[in-house]
Amino acid sequence: MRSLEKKYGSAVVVDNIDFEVRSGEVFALLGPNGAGKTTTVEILEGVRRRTGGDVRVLGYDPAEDDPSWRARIGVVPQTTGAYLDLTVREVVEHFAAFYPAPLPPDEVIDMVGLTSQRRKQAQQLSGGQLRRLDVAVGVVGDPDLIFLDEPTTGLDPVARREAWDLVRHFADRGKTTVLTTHYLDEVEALAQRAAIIVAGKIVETGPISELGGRKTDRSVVEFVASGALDGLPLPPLPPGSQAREEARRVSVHTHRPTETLAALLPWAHAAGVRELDELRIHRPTLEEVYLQLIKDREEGTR
Ligand SMILES: Nc1ncnc2c1ncn2[C@@H]1O[C@H](COP(=O)(O)OP(=O)(O)OP(=O)(O)O)[C@@H](O)[C@H]1O
Repeated sequence: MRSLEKKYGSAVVVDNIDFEVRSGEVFALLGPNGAGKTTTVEILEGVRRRTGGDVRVLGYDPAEDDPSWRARIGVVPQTTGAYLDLTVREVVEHFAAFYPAPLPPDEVIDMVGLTSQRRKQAQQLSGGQLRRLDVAVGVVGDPDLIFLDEPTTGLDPVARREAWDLVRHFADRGKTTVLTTHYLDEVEALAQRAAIIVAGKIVETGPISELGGRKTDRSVVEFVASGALDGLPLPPLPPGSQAREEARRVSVHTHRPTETLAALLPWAHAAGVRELDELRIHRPTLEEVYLQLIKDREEGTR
């Protein structure tokens, strides 16, 4: 998409967005509530009309709503549930019938873990089971491109992992996934790249491992200087490292965590200490960089 814009009246909710999703990748869309993620995704799905910019999805303009194009995309929206009096199997069969080459409904029901509920009416399912049914409906057409809008909200931890396996299953088959979620562990586990949207604007796009400067950020090597190490001056550390000590807890901020350890271990051994107490090597998590990016944005520093 190039310069994508969506206005409601005079309110600009998607403001000049550019990004590209590559074929075969899991691409995550992140951002606070009301940032414009669902609006963006619904424009890509052909559900909403843009007010500006240019978009191509699988080579088509979604605003043209070509039926053969529509058969190649699958959608799991944030809320569904228009089919509560049908059974699980009926719902999946019903949606399968819309597609030229659907997956076998029983296979899809099995994939989402609803086999033992397949004769139950949708209204008798738990919230998490209904969410699985939403996923079944989204994938039954065997789409090339799947949009998942918060697919694991309300799922228990086991069901979340199963949903992740399902996303991986589709990725392994060469399909492309656009995933909107508030769970950063989910992004880290599934996605290769992400865009972060705040107040309708892109704050950052890139590989998950590089967002917010994660690639170049310093790691922290931490341990407790106990026993013979208490009060012992630290050995020479790699250039650029900075060590701090507070109540015997030593933290070394460094770009070279492995070399730092290589310096610390013989130093500890020479003092007769074989194990560093509470040793931890910490790299900034996606959650930490995300929270920092949002905070910087709110403070206007980025
Ligand atoms: N039909 C509409 N008319 C007017 N404003 C709307 C309409 N739909 C959405 N908005 C506004 O557009 C903005 C973006 O909404 P959107 O649903 O895209 O956010 P989101 O990033 O998906 O949020 P969430 O994480 O809460 O799902 C919000 O401020 C919302 O109030």
